Amino acid sequence: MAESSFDSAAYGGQGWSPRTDDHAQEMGPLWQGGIDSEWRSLKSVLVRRPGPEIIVSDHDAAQQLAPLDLGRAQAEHDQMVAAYTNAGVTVLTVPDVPDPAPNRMFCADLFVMTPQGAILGRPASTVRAGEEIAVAQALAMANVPILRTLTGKAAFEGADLIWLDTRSALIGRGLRTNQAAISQINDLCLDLGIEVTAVDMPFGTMHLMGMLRIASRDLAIAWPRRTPHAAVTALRDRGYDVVFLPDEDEAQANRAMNFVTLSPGKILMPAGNDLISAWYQDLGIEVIETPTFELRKAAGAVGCLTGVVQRAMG
Ligand SMILES: NC(=O)NCCC[C@H](N)C(=O)O
Repeated sequence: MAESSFDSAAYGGQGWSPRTDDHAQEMGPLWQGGIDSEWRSLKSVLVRRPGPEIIVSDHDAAQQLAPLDLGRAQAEHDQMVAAYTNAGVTVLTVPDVPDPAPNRMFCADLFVMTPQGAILGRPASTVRAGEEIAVAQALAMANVPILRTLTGKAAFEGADLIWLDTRSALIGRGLRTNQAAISQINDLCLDLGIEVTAVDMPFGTMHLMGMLRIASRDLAIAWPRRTPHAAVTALRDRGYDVVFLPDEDEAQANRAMNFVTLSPGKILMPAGNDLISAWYQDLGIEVIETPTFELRKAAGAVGCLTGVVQRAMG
């Protein structure tokens, strides 16, 4: 007679070992990645070095502000990556694809992290459609869970979501992120116990990242008259000091706000913003600068080029 399998572990016998940890507890032991702030110590980022795809026949149609020089753009990107490495940050790379789109180096737009995994972007323009696929591959290769990919006509770019504290985030509704995406992200965040406040952004702006950055637990940098009122209120309610840029011309020209916070009160920012760099330092912020003079012709700088994958969590 065949031996009974009834008491074997495979069929729930005594040797069966049930999985009892929840997904949040498995972040670290099993899965990697996660953020719950914009300012805690940066551990890993995702980038993509620009390649020949940035050289296009019609720069405006490719959502660039001016034609780029490939060698200079690559050299600047290499310097940014070196700055992260020098700061002890692990740098992950988006894999090659057969026919790359011109803006794929702007990794911040292609996903956003939650404490328990990524929300994949669904870029709003045809020019960037599908860039998120190689990012999904990179995240999977790095053992980062993808909690949500967006469906239907949802449009979402990661630079429109900003963490306020461990349980709440702001999301900007505008050109790049629509209500369908906000509803889907909100459903996920309800499950995660995260409150999402949606704020409307002015016509003619790109991302929430472009008007609001967070440098430490209690310091936010905002663009005068461009930052949604509800965003400033939400920050102040949580104890942030919200300070407004002293010089919009310099910030506009050299993307002074397009920084990434490396650790509380320490940022990596685009070079060439002497006035605002000094102002940041007067605010007690430690500043590391990296050149993005060529890269900014593609309408982005350090913050846009950097997909934040992991920070220390609160
Ligand atoms: N987060 C950002 O500000 N990203 C910059 C993206 C620039 C790119 N040329 C675009 O239009 O999507």
